[in-house]
Amino acid sequence: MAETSSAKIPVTVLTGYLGAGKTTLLNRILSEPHGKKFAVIVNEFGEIGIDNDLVVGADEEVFEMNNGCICCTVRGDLIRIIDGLLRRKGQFDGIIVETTGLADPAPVAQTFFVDEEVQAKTKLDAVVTVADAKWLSDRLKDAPEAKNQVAFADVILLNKTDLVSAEELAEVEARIRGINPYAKLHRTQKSAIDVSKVLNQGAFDLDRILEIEPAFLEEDEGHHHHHDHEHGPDCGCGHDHGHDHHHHGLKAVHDAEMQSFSFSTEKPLDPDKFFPWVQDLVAKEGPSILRSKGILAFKDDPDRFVFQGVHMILDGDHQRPWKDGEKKVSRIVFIGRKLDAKALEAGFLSCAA
Ligand SMILES: Nc1nc2c(ncn2[C@@H]2O[C@H](COP(=O)(O)OP(=O)(O)OP(=O)(O)O)[C@@H](O)[C@H]2O)c(=O)[nH]1
Repeated sequence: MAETSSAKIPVTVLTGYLGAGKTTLLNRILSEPHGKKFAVIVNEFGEIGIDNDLVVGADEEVFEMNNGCICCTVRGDLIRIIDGLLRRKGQFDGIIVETTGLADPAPVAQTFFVDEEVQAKTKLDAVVTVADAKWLSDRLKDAPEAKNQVAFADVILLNKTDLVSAEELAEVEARIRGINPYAKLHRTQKSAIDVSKVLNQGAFDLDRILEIEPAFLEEDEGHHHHHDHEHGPDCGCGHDHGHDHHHHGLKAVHDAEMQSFSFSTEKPLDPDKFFPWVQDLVAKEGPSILRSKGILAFKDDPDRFVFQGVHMILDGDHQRPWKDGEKKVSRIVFIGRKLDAKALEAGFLSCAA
């Protein structure tokens, strides 16, 4: 191998369950005056690109993979994007990959070991997992990905400490330590952390990963083995994609099926209809709606409104003015289990001004 490891471009994989605070962390990293340039790759569950629109920094190029999970087919996508980036070497100092909250980080991390070209030119610096202090304990019970995200982490941000009591925080930290005693753990709010604790960690430890997942380096298109759940027939991510990656409602093979529905409308929305509707919706359906988010165009509002929900906790803010010529489309996505797509769509569309 011609290249020394110092010439390799460091790759940071940001993972963490739905709504834990990954994008918040990514935006912090990108906003920091570090003078570095990053290539950002985001991967979404669901078909309307919202995540890439929530990433700050006009300077950064954001590459989007929205074919569901990073696994068998999408890993090809990741390799293709990275190959493209490598041809323009020198233009950036690092690569940051933000995975969907439903991704098992193993296939993502594998990419940096199994593909020769990628392996020669990049090094996986660290898997950084954002853990939601409020919801992680619940997800450890019903979502194998959440556990794998913790197990694979080199650095863990135990985030949203403002939403739990000191006892709850200690409890969830103990659960994390039970799964992964090795990672550096930082307690955070709004993913606030010194960037030096996240980037250039030189932390990814292949030996430790091989202990957790002995088949890690086997180049088998993602048929790696989990300890704790049955994996899907086609890939290791646990999601049953069927044959169409663009359809609504990707399914999970474990416990209950995970779905994603997104809707959009060009009609301006009435905030006085939208907020009561969405508040009532998550109050009633919060347990099954794991994640909601949207970019909304309100009537007579020059700014884009970003709306965010994690279960029944809602958040929202104006993002930036709609640009000249930018189509004012409102987009919203719901990720969860046992969702009533028709009712969601009808409800959303009824918020038109
Ligand atoms: N109360 C509280 N809310 C937070 C904190 N960190 C992030 N949030 C909010 O949680 C929501 C989700 O944050 P994101 O950064 O979008 O989470 P994510 O992990 O990127 O979400 P997905 O990509 O959809 O999986 C947003 O409304 C954030 O403002 C925190 O420390 N405390």
